[in-house]
Amino acid sequence: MQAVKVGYFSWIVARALCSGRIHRPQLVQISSSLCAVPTSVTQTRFCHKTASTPDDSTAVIRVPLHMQKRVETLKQTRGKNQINTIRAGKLLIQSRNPDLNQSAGYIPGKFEQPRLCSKGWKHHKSFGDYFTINNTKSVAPCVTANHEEEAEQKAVTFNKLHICKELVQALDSVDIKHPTTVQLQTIPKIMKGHNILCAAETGSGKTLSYLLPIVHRLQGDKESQMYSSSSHKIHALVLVPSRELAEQVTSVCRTLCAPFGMQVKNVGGGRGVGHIKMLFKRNNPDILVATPGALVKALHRRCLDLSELSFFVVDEADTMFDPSFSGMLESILSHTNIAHNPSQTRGPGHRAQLLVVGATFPGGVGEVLSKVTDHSSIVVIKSKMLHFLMPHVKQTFLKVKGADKILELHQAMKMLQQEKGGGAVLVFCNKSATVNWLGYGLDEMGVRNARLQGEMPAPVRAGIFHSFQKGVVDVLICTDIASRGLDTSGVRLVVNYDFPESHTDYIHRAGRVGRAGGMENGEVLSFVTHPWDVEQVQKLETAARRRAILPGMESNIREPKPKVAETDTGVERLN
Ligand SMILES: Nc1ncnc2c1ncn2[C@@H]1O[C@H](COP(=O)(O)OP(=O)(O)OP(=O)(O)O)[C@@H](O)[C@H]1O
Repeated sequence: MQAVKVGYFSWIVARALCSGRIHRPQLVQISSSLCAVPTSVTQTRFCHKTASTPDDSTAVIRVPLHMQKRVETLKQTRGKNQINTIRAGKLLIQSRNPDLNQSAGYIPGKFEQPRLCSKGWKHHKSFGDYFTINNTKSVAPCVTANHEEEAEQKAVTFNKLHICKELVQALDSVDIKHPTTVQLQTIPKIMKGHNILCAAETGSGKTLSYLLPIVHRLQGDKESQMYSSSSHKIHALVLVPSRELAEQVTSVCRTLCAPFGMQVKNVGGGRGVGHIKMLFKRNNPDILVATPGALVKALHRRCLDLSELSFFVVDEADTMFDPSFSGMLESILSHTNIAHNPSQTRGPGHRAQLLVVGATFPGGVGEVLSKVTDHSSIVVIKSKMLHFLMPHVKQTFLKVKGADKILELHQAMKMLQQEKGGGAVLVFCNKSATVNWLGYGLDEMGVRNARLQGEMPAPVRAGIFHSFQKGVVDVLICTDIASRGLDTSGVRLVVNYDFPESHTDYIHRAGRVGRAGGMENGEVLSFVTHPWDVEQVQKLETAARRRAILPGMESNIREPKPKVAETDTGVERLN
């Protein structure tokens, strides 16, 4: 048993003794380990005589052994839970409270619960708190995997993928020399005539991974006069969810097709039927890039014939298989003839190869695919970083009041200018009205900006993204229509002015920085305001600390179900 002097406590007890509430003339001493023991009279049953006179200022409380043991156990358990996650070296998680930092070299154990910086963020007192997920790599993994070999002269070039020399030269002229990991895996499969489902992280070069083999094959067919008799028909169709993306893919495609004199056309929504009819009046292009709404209109009016199609690409597939588009997609698919195996993709009466591409995948992909082709005919190419937070992009989360967001945004832009010498900024809002409001707010602060949202009339909307890409304006405020597929290589800072509604949206928005061949040191800044935002942030923080796939996205790619386990290269064969 332990004992310690406590003057004030003993004074109270002495008074109680004098007043006759405690009948034993004893003074009290209490255990050091039980300072929090309530000072009730019942404690006196552990009292033991230590002083003989009532004037003495000390008293004793004897603490039973079982209580002392319990306190010791509690102390030990508390110590155990305070896991030291900070080691020497670089930090992965950097918080305002240094106790919650986590080293880049530390990964919590399977059953260990990470201590989150955002744990108390639902409380109003947490406004002003922040934490950062630091980048642990300087370049995108999809680039380094092949480029690391560069020093040893082992890096694969596009020549080795049997791409024709005109295309290799065209890539060389824009300083693209080595394929990214997804291109390395996808191009040979498409060349062999497989239907593919390509799932790879944002900015990994998926557009070239399907356009290169398509253009290569079509120019080969053209040279061998395979389709001279049917020159009025479309040979490749690329379906994308937005007009801006259609314009972007068309532009890349035109650059690749230029040496072969192949024609590329683009049909996007927002224009009348007259425009669509005019577009296809004279002749049909070799490659058509379209949005679903416009294409359905064209098909209903019999402006197009897809019977000679060699390739059917569905880009940003998760959006296209979304209920808002899936009806149109099914209607388009019904006009095509999809191959069931590579042998059907060649010769007279050939069928189209189906190429499904995306950076995030919904659960329903398999269901729609099964209506047009046999699951067993699809080769799934899945990158290792799919559905992970990007390790080469710094991501900061700031708990901030709604009213202060515009000031924080202004401050972030100023810091970008001062610390990094500027760069383009992409600001995401959840609603069109917020885009407009914020645009006016920044105008008043003297920040030049452009706005892009879905409720704009088509003529106003046209060209806005292009002028941002060209660097005419440095700040673009937009809704999620700019988060899918658009190439923003000049962007240095992405700001989630409104926190995205899903992890999928977060991945796509954040994916506008850190792209292959784009600016290094890209950053994402997210404003966290509402309790439901906090829940999302806590899941993101947990995934970052554990280096795990974002929750809820683990099983998405498992449809259609693979029949053969994943190989070392990350390629799954389904038959
Ligand atoms: N092999 C390569 N080496 C360097 N840069 C490349 C390479 N392939 C493509 N790029 C560049 O990478 C950028 C991103 O490419 P792309 O838009 O195709 O990515 P993505 O995977 O389709 O992204 P998202 O999922 O956002 O649509 C483009 O600027 C492109 O020019």
